[in-house]
Amino acid sequence: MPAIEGKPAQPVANQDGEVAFPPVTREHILHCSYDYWFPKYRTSCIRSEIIPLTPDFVSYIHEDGIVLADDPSSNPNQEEEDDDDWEPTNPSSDFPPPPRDPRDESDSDDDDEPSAARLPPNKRFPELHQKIESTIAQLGGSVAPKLNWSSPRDATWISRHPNTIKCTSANDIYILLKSSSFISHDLDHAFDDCAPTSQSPPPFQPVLVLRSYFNILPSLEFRCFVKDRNLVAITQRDPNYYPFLRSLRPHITTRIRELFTKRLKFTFPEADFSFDVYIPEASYDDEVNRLGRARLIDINPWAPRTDPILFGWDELLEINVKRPVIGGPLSAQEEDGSEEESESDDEEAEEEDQPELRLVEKDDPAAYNFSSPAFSAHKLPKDVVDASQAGEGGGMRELAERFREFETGRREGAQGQQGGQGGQGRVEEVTEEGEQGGGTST
Ligand SMILES: Nc1ncnc2c1ncn2[C@@H]1O[C@H](COP(=O)(O)OP(=O)(O)OP(=O)(O)O)[C@@H](O)[C@H]1O
Ligand SMILES: [Mg+2]
Repeated sequence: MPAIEGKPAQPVANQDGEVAFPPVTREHILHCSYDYWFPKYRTSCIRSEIIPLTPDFVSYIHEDGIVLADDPSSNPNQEEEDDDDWEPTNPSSDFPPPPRDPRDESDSDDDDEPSAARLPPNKRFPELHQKIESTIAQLGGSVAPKLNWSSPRDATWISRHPNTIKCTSANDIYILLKSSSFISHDLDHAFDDCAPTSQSPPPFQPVLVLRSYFNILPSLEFRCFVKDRNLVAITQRDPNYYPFLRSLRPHITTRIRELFTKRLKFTFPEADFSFDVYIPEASYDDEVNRLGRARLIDINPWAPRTDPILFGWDELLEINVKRPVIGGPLSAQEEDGSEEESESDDEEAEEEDQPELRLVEKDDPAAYNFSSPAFSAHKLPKDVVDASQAGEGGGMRELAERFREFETGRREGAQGQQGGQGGQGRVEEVTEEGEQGGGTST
């Protein structure tokens, strides 16, 4: 049994005597990439497919302007669109490119040149485009996309499905990915601030992750922190106050501990990390099993880039783990992706400290302010404002219109959420273990 690699060095005090982060390695970041861990834990996850991305797709994401596919499957609302008001430079595009800055001479001679950048995705990378379309269909017709680490949560204002990352076509995905700073970060800055490695650095393969979309209840999403292979802290992920969570406290901790001890504790190659879960409701009538099994949504680095939400990183770094597990066994089967449970898991869980579960309390200053959204969604991006003021571009007007609709929907949605659990996110909408585990595609 190989020793578990990747244990970050212990935190050290900085010059001011404060606890500082241990160095974050490239390997640690790669272990938190969806394509690394999903095959190991897929039966505890939302049904997902992983699609390796090609260099031309990555270039497409990086480019200014949004050229969309012009095949019928990607334009479900094409017949509803009215583009009489403007003449797009590329008839395949739903949106015009941003206005050209006359001071920028670098691309001034490109106007008449045929360019791959102007081809719609279905002609520029047809196989990948088709793969995305067919995977959406295979996953039930709507998906939640992300790259290796991040979802485009900061770009939902532009979506056809406002205030969500729901996508029902490849074009929906392209718009979200191209509009998201979080996605750009995955592609360009994932390894910033990593400690230099002496060996040749492991390669990075950008991937598109498509997860079967369901109406998730934000109140039942939690972020968990693991230190020295011990579950030390759990925080509510959505920063709203939900009164009903108080009575669910023991059930939440139990469900998360089950997932951790049976699946992650000894098999994840890092001793310190964070993971996100969704715990669907089981039954309102069942007092013992109020919640269903916890589903693994994501694994995040033990690093400043992971939001500790209701905790502070200084608190987490200073937690003293009574029974640290340094290193640990990885069985051959587990490395192969099979997921056997250890018979001693339950006993070990008994002996461990209880993780602290932190919920948003009534009148908590940390609670979400309904009048100020989490990201920059309350502001129109400067490009959109500039372009809409510069002329009568119908595409930009549409963006602004979408934004206004989003704003209205967000306010109404937020007010609705204050009432409690609502009727969404029921267990049947989540992957059933072993039945729809999904897999990777290459
Ligand atoms: N399959 C799904 N269906 C519907 N919504 C989903 C699905 N998967 C994730 N979400 C929603 O998207 C949110 C973000 O997903 P995820 O945690 O994977 O993104 P992230 O970019 O890694 O977030 P963070 O930066 O907080 O780590 C989740 O909190 C959840 O609300
Ligand atoms: Mg994450």
